[in-house]
Amino acid sequence: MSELPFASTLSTLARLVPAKLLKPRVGIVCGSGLSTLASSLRDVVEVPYNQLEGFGKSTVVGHKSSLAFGLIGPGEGIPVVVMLGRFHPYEGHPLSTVVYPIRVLARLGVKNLIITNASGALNPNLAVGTIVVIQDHLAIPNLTGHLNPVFGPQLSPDYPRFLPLSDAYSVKLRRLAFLAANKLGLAEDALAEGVYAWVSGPTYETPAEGRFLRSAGADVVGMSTVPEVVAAREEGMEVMVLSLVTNAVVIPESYRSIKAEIKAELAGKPIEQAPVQTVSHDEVLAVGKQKAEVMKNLVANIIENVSSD
Ligand SMILES: O=P(O)(O)O[C@H]1O[C@H](CO)[C@@H](O)[C@H]1O
Ligand SMILES: Nc1nc2[nH]cnc2c(=O)[nH]1
Repeated sequence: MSELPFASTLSTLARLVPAKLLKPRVGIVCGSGLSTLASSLRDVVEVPYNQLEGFGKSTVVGHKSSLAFGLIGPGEGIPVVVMLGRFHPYEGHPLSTVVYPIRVLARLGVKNLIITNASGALNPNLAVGTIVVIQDHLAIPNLTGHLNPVFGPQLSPDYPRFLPLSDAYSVKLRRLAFLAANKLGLAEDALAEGVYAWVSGPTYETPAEGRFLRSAGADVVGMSTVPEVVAAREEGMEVMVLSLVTNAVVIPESYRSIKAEIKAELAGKPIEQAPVQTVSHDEVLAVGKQKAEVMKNLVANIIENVSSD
């Protein structure tokens, strides 16, 4: 794995990004429809992924394909780097590519990483628009069809072979999220806590899969994030995840029975059926757009407080 092209990527960045921006304190990964998180940055320099060796191309609508460097907050400002677009395994990227930008951020000196994503709610108490501060994840290899970004030869003998993940989600950063919500005067239920289930996608869940994931203890489900968290932990970063609930995963109490319907129809007493609810990526992006401002303010506030530690 030592063939990863860090030297080339880092020298391109050193050539294109002014020195004052090149040592970012915080990294941010933008989820589907959440690229506007970068709009609070000033003195922005954007480097398209296609200029960076080792980076793939983000092909999903709602994801750009560049790294934005800039300053945030009052005074001189805090240097931050924003991934405008991530890579998902379902796009055909190997896991090593999915997490390569995270490893580059680590080599730029990023110690605190804020990952965002769009997710479907499995927990019926989580309304669309809620931001869930992730406290744990569920990524069972057979569910994802993928293994683990730290599977295979180790990138460095300094990294642990058996990476513990019981403390994957930084308590320090999660506390800052709730303090930021309080400072911004967000409603009590605007920010919740929960467990993220990682699935490969790109199909959304069947009702049986939704029920299974809920019964396994997950609150929200999505197709990203977990590989990034694992790689970031291997790189020694503190990580937090803000997951925006963009839709509810429909878990009916019982299945519609065609057998019963035909029987009732033949007996002249047809049963009314509610239409099946489905989710679309357009819906996911629309909620991202609606909540962009709140997410942006939350992230900016967290960054200002991270940087003072
Ligand atoms: O996790 P992000 O990249 O926010 O995107 C989420 O939204 C897409 C599905 O609508 C999937 O890619 C899912 O993972
Ligand atoms: N797997 C999955 N990913 C999502 N991303 C946004 N909504 C969803 C969802 O319902 N399921």
